[in-house]
Amino acid sequence: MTEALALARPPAVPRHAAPIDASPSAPPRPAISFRGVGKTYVSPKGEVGALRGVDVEAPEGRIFGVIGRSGAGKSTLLRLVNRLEAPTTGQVIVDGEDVGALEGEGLIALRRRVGMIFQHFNLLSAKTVAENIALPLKVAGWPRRDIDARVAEVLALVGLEDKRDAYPGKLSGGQKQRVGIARALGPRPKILLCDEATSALDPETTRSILDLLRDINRRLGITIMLITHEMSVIREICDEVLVLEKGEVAERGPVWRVFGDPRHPATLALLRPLSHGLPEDVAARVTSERPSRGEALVELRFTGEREVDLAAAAAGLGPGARVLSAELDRIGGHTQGRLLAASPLSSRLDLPSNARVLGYVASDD
Ligand SMILES: Nc1ncnc2c1ncn2[C@@H]1O[C@H](COP(=O)(O)OP(=O)(O)OP(=O)(O)O)[C@@H](O)[C@H]1O
Repeated sequence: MTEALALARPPAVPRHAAPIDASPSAPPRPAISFRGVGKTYVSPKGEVGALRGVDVEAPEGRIFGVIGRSGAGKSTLLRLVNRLEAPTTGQVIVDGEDVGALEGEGLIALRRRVGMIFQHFNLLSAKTVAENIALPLKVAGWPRRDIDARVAEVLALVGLEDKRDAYPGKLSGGQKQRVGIARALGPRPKILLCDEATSALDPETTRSILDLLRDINRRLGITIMLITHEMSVIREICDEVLVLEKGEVAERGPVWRVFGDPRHPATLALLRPLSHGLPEDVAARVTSERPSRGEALVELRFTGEREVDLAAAAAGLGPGARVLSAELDRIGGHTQGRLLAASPLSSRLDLPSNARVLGYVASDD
């Protein structure tokens, strides 16, 4: 079956995917393992410690997202996987092989198994779409007939059959990225690295490229590792997320858990733009000291429940509790979010285990 057909019709047995819904007791094997990885750049200005003791794994067949502030080390981590950079310390194991030790033929073989797409597409403007896609196959020594067949297959896969002979200059940003994806998929990689792949695209095109990436991941079983500064990209398609901060692992885990219950200040800072605050009049009266009259400001967090009954949750905060704001989202079938409420200090606070008192709201009279 061609991959184009595979996309149109899910195969009965995944081709080389770990089961997506594997039980927690049987996690998929890692496609990529970073073991005590450190990376120090030496520049004329001195040494820069870009990564420090990173121990993390990207599970096979999943979409693994990396976020972090500017300079956190995201690009460096990604570029270690296909050996565009070599680690200074530690090991990077890709598909069971220590890539730090590879040279010559071994390195070429690695880069065939690890495709990459870029923010600015990196297409050759003097070559047609088909020639751009064919290039890595030519370099790899594929026979002409096989190249033609494969180019047709991957063009169908990304929905660009009619752009075969177009030049990149005539394509939209989204179409260029589709060509970039087709070119990366040509040599049948097991891993796809995405370097800010949607950062140059408008929101609608971003969505269609993310849909395509998810399709490729789900139906072909290709492991995807992506770096982005867009939190919404992580939320949209990633299964697992790693938060990097100053070259170190701040936090990692399933997206629904890390976004639903962020623990590290770096994660909280990155998520802040996605969250809503208190109503202004209440915010103006919040205090950390318990006032003689007023309310307790209570936060209830939901981190992965299947169903949430907001009315019952608010009622559980005691008589007179009022809901100030509620944000709920469902990611991968898990509900995550929070409810902020104010409970009168006069009533006895008997809080459930997912609640905590953030502060107090002084009475306004
Ligand atoms: N080739 C290089 N030579 C010297 N320093 C470098 C080099 N590449 C990256 N760095 C430094 O390493 C650190 C991590 O950079 P990196 O590009 O991996 O971070 P990033 O999280 O991808 O940042 P951004 O989101 O801004 O792209 C930064 O301090 C950066 O200036």
